[in-house]
Amino acid sequence: MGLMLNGTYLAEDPQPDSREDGEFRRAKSTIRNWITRDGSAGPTGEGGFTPQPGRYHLFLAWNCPWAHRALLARTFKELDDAVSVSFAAPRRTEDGWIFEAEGDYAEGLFGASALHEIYARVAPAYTGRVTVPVLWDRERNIAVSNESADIVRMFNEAFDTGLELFPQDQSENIERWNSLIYSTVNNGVYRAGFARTQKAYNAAVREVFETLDKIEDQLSQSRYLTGDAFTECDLRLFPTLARFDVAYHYAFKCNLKRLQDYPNLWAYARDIYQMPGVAQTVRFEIYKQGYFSPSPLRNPLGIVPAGPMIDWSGPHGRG
Ligand SMILES: N[C@@H](CCC(=O)N[C@@H](CS)C(=O)NCC(=O)O)C(=O)O
Repeated sequence: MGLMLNGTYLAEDPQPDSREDGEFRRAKSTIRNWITRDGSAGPTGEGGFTPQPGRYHLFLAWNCPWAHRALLARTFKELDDAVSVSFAAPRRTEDGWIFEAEGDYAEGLFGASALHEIYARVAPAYTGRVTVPVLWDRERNIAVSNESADIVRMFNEAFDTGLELFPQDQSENIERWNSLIYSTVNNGVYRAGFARTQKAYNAAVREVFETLDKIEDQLSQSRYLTGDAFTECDLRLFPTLARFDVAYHYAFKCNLKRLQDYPNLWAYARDIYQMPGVAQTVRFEIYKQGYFSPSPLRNPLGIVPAGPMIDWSGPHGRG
């Protein structure tokens, strides 16, 4: 996808993510402010963002796993009424993420037709990638954050409602799972799918399955990754699991096993899917459309496979 350079959207990124060594590197997020309980500055960025209901808006896309994290945090923190959302159309275009004039993919705040118009409001000379999710402050009319990990953490810390996703007595355990899962699974599937050499692909795909094997083992001993309670690291794993068999297995060549071949992991994924509100954050058909959309390197003709047929609603037998 493209990039904004000094406020202008370029359809072709002059510095693509995959470099000479064929390895995919994800660009760092650029907008890193935090909503905090008292409006003081968070770990990064500036202060001034207090947790009032109705003040914030999320720009998302159904197919994006990072946007899915933010949507799940909104669900688990029971913020559906407090934080509004708009969804970009789930397909690649020359203009990056776009919105439609009306319907499910309309943009309600500014009537923008592309996400780069929102980024141009962040700063007229904005330079960086034009990614979802973006958390927007309606009151000050500025972006709070475009980093999904921060959005999950700040929703948990700033809002009293819903589930506690980061219990202090599990913080180290959660951070350990987060860092392993981010590099080898959440981003690992992209490192496999976007690799431009056999060597880079081999390394990435091996790591994906090494970590899934480790998780399978953990889930034979505990209901969730850190014990009996669902926490932030489970939330961050779920978007990758939801896309695994319908998209990554085939489109990103992560095909040593399917999610369904792991008895504990597959039951755990269904356990999460069946938690209140989670199924409403999932769109399997859209994942397929998104990951199999025309791409000169991965799917030149843009043909979307018919299967697989997967039943996520069967009994999970956990807990
Ligand atoms: N660090 C970001 C990454 C977000 C990200 O890469 N989103 C993808 C969609 S899955 C995107 O918008 N890509 C557009 C682009 O890179 O041009 C986060 O986790 O919030």
